[in-house]
Amino acid sequence: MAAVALKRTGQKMPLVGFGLWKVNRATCAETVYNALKAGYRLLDGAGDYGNEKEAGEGLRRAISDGIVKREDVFVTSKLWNTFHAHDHVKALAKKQLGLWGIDYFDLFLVHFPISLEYVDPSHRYPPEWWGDDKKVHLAKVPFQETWGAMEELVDEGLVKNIGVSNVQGSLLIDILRYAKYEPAVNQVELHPYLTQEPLIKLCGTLGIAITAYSSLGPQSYVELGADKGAKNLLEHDTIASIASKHSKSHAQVLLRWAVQQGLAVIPKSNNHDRLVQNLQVDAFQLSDAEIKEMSSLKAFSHDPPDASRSLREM
Ligand SMILES: NC(=O)C1=CN([C@@H]2O[C@H](COP(=O)(O)OP(=O)(O)OC[C@H]3O[C@@H](n4cnc5c(N)ncnc54)[C@H](OP(=O)(O)O)[C@@H]3O)[C@@H](O)[C@H]2O)C=CC1
Repeated sequence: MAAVALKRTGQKMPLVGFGLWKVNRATCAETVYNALKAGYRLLDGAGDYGNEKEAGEGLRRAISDGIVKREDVFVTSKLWNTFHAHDHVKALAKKQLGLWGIDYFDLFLVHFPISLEYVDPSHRYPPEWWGDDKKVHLAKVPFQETWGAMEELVDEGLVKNIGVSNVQGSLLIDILRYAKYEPAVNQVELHPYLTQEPLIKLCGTLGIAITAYSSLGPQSYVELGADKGAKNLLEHDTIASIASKHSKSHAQVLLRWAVQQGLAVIPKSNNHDRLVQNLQVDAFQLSDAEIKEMSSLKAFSHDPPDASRSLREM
C-alpha cells in the first residue's frame, strides 16, 4: 500500500486509512476487525470519538488472530480541546492508550488549535474524561505549553510521531519557532470543494504530511451554496462522469484525487462493502486534466476551519 515517510522518524504512514468518527460504538470492534482483515493498516481515532475502547478491542482481536502484528498497524489518536494544559496531555495520552490496550500511538495529534481548559482546580482531572463543556471555563493554554507536553510524550516512548489538526499556516510557522520536534502531520478538511492549495504548498515546503478528512465531501454542503447549485460532492456530475470513464465509484474517484496528490485519506464507513471499496484506490490513475477539473469545483468552497469557527461548532 502506498505510504508517506514522516519527517524525523521516517516512519511510513499509509495513504489510505480507516476513520473512526461516527463508527457505531456497538459494532466498532467488529468493524475495526473487519477493516484490518480487509487490508487497512491505519486507524484514525480520537478521544472525542468515544469509541477508542471498542476500536482497541477490534485491533487486539486481529492481533491475537494473527491477521496483523501491532507494528503493522499505524494507530493515530488525538488530544481533545479540554486537555491542552501540560499536566493533562500526558494523563490523557495514557488514558487513551489504556482504552486501546496498546502501549504507544504511532501518531498523536492536537485535535484543534484551541483550548477549553478547566480552570477550577477541583477539576484537575475532569469527571468525564472527554470533558463536560458546561463545566468548562475558557482558559487559553499557550500552544507552546501544549506542544512541549506533546514532545515529552515522544521522549517517554508513549507516541512515535506528533502532529496537529485543523491548523492553518500562521500557527504552523509559529510552532516551528519553538519546536524541538516539528509536527509530522497536519490533518485537515480537504476535498474538491475545499482544496487547501496554499496549505498543501506550505506543508510540502516544510515536509509536513497532510491527511485529508471528509474526502467524500463536507457534511454541510448545503451551507456551501446549495442555493447556487452546489451539490453533495458524491452526487456531483463532474465526479459521476470521471467515475464512469474509469469504471470506479464516485467515492473511489474522490479518494484517488487526494491520494494522487500525495495526501493521505481516512474514509469512514459503517458499511462493509463501502469500507472495502474505499481501500481500492491504487489500481487506477486520474489524468492531470481530471485532477484539475475536480479541483476547479472549489468554486463553492468555504473558508478553512479556524479556531473561531471550530469554537462556534462545539
Ligand atoms: N481531525 C478532525 O477534526 C476530523 C477528522 N475526521 C476523521 O476523518 C474521517 C473521515 O471523515 P468523515 O467526515 O467521517 O467523512 P468521510 O468523507 O469519510 O465519509 C462521509 C460519509 O460517506 C459515507 N461513505 C463512506 N464510504 C462511501 C462510499 N464508498 N460511497 C458512498 N458513501 C460512502 C459514510 O457513510 P456510511 O458509514 O453509511 O458508509 C460516511 O458517513 C473520520 O472518521 C475521522 O477519523 C473527520 C472529521 C474531523
